[in-house]
Amino acid sequence: MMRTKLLSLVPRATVACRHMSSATKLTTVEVNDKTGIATLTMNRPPVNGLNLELLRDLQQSIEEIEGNKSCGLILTSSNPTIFSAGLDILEMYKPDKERIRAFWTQLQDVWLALYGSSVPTAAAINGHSPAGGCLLAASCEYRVMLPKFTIGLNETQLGIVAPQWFMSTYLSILPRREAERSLNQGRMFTTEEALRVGLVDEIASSKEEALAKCADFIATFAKVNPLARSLTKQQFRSADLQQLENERVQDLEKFLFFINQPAVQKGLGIYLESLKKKSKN
Ligand SMILES: CCCC/C=C\CC(=O)SCCNC(=O)CCNC(=O)[C@H](O)C(C)(C)COP(=O)(O)OP(=O)(O)OC[C@H]1O[C@@H](n2cnc3c(N)ncnc32)[C@H](O)[C@@H]1OP(=O)(O)O
Repeated sequence: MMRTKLLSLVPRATVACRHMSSATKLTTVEVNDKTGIATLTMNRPPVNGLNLELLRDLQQSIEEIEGNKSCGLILTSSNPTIFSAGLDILEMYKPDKERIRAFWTQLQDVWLALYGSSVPTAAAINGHSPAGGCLLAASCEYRVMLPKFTIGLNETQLGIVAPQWFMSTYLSILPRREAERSLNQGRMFTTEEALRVGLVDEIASSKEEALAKCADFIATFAKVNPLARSLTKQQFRSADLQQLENERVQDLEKFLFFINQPAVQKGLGIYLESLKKKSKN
């Protein structure tokens, strides 16, 4: 069942900034008490590859933000050139049987928490954002991206297929024709192209500017009744969320069947090798 999350109108404290979560995690949450906005930063070197642990920390941080009366969430990265390289391919290549189940289930949980978040969400995309990285950004309500980076759901380029909920997320932003074509092509958009098609909302020239633009977006809700806003967002997103909630087990089994196909494993191995070769040059 979809959860109805109530927002509180409790006034903010006066401290400028509070670190809400520990630096030993792969994410940090920093709440600006002046604005009430929480910045959730991914910090898993070298490329913010989404492995089981980063996904767990993301989920915990989103829950923390939901629970601490923040009035918005900005997702960003501590890496100056990479927002997130998407799913950690090492989780899917020659996978451990138990771990890969936990990994995919955790990815589902993160998406349900972020796409379904009751607070306004924005992504300050301060670096490349392929595949799973694009999914995270696209799950937010607003995106601001820095120039000279790329973003997109490139799964077909790796010989893998984005599940239905990745597609629904794309469709919540892009016109159907654009979503279908770019998913089929596995297209990576430059920042400027992403702005043109509407995959991102604004371009900023620095991370600070991107964060400020995200905060401005969240501030547009300052005078909107929080419960009405949150329930409206939920209604917009409920069909997509409900579909995954209803089909989680089948979605997991489908993923496991697909990822364990010898041809898919071979393709992932070749792709990993090409990434490693590239990083050595
Ligand atoms: C049915 C399944 C559905 C699955 C749905 C979603 C799928 C995904 O999300 S799959 C992941 C797709 N991601 C990509 O295709 C991105 C691949 N990476 C890159 O394009 C570049 O690394 C990137 C542009 C992000 C950054 O470039 P650089 O700054 O030049 O870094 P390097 O390329 O040198 O990489 C450093 C280091 O990281 C390793 N790496 C990069 N990406 C990944 C990844 N996604 N998973 C695991 N490892 C990754 C890369 O191999 C290098 O490793 P070393 O050689 O050991 O240093």
